Amino acid sequence: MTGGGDQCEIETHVLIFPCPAQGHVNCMLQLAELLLLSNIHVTFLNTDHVHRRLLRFADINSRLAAYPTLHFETISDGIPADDPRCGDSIGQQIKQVDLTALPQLKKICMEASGKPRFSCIIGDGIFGRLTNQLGQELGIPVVHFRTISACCFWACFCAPRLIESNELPIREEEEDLDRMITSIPGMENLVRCRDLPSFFRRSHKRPIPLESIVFETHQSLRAQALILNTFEDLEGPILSQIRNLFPRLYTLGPLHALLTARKASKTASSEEKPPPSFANSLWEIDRTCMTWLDAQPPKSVIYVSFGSNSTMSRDELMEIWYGLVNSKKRFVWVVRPDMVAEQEGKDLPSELVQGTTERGCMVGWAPQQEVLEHVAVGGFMTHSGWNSTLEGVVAGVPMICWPYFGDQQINSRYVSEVWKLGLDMKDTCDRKIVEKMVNDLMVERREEFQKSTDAMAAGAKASVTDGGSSYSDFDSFIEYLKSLGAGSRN
Ligand SMILES: O=c1ccn([C@@H]2O[C@H](COP(=O)(O)OP(=O)(O)O[C@H]3O[C@H](CO)[C@@H](O)[C@H](O)[C@H]3O)[C@@H](O)[C@H]2O)c(=O)[nH]1
Ligand SMILES: C[C@H]1CC[C@@H]2C(C(=O)O)=CO[C@@H](O)[C@@H]21
Repeated sequence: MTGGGDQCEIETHVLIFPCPAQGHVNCMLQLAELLLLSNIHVTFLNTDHVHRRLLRFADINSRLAAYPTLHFETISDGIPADDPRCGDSIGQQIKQVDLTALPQLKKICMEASGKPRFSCIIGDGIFGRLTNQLGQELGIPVVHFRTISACCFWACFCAPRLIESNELPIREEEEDLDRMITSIPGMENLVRCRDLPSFFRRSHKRPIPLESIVFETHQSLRAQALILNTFEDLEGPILSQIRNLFPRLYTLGPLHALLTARKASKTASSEEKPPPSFANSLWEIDRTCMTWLDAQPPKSVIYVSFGSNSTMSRDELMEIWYGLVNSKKRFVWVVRPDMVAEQEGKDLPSELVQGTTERGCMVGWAPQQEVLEHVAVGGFMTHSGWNSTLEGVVAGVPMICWPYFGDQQINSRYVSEVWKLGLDMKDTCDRKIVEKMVNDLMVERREEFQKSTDAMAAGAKASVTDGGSSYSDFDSFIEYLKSLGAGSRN
């Protein structure tokens, strides 16, 4: 599928290095495939743990067969091999990689002859300092890819401004949580304290301290360029603010849709068959939900999934479960093996068992993009992880947002109050609220939401089509990378 191209194209060789989490690896593998389709050589670097899981669940070998100029390398994450690395440990994993990766990275970046192997390093923005140091010591240009929303990136960048204007710290009383934030340019009077990324709240789950997040975010000022997985129609006002400080900003999202579009256009003009879509999953995909969905009426099912890191108590699980069953709507629910803190406890109440048997399908991990695109799906209860949010936007599926940590809090606020694509269930977990929101989304306010989600889905698809903002930003990014490739040989 790739290969060919002139000498310059083959020698433009980039290293891609994601944070070892599903949501980061996923979109970075999508970027890698887009670069490969543009005849750029890619080495994808994972931790040993992530790579082992991709080998088990993500058809890596067929990907390698489709792309001869793709290579994988691995480093240790500095954590004992038998550590389960479950959901909440991502902050610890990031810290350990940050502390231990540099010598391993330097070794991978240098050929035996002492010449740099790569014309560019595309590093996860959460490892801003680490990748900047690597590039500086080896003389290799560095581009940061921050895999969160632009609104979250900008809120984290502006944290010092919030402190100067005495909008931080947040007192944890209810009325303070509802206090409106006024000093983030382009975001005035849109977010309350409770809608800021969870790093800003002392009492909330904070995988990483605010100071570290702010420091890493500011490190992107020292990178040669910044990539964000978003598009103009979605986050234009915030992107304008970011561009004032990051002149070389590439907005390439929704990446999963850009990849689909680029694959189709690349093979439309030739007899070549496009490579298959590859799963990027770190869990075993259970496809039984697709067969179940095929038997359901159109837009009758709410899909429920809280991503790869969220965990919940057994009581929270029961509140969500009762709310779904009592709504009388059909549901597909992803209950990851490591999602519930307390393991199996008391016997399940008969009404839950009966309601789930009649109207539900539960799996440990689903083919999410396919599920969201399925005709039977009419709603999405999500944790508002950024990839899930973009997948819901492209599929045109209204959302109920129950954020857990990180960027999810501000994403859920934008989905409900700015983009009007659904409802925000932040900071509650009550079966009555779940039941009411499911019925509002799927019945009472269905037309209202479908109208706005259809419009935003059209905007997303336009952005990744020839002439669209993300399509043309990607062309510019390829040109930039190839200029670095040429430069690395002189
Ligand atoms: O059953 C499932 C559930 C999820 N997914 C996929 O897994 C990805 C999950 O990514 P995301 O929705 O971004 O959530 P997280 O895995 O939680 O991602 C982490 O990384 C994201 C990107 O930085 C952040 O936005 C999130 O807050 C953070 O938790 C998506 O592409 C889904 O399609 C599946 O394929 N099957
Ligand atoms: C666990 C979270 C800490 C930082 C990462 C992140 C980011 O700011 O890049 C967002 O959500 C999570 O993926 C990570």
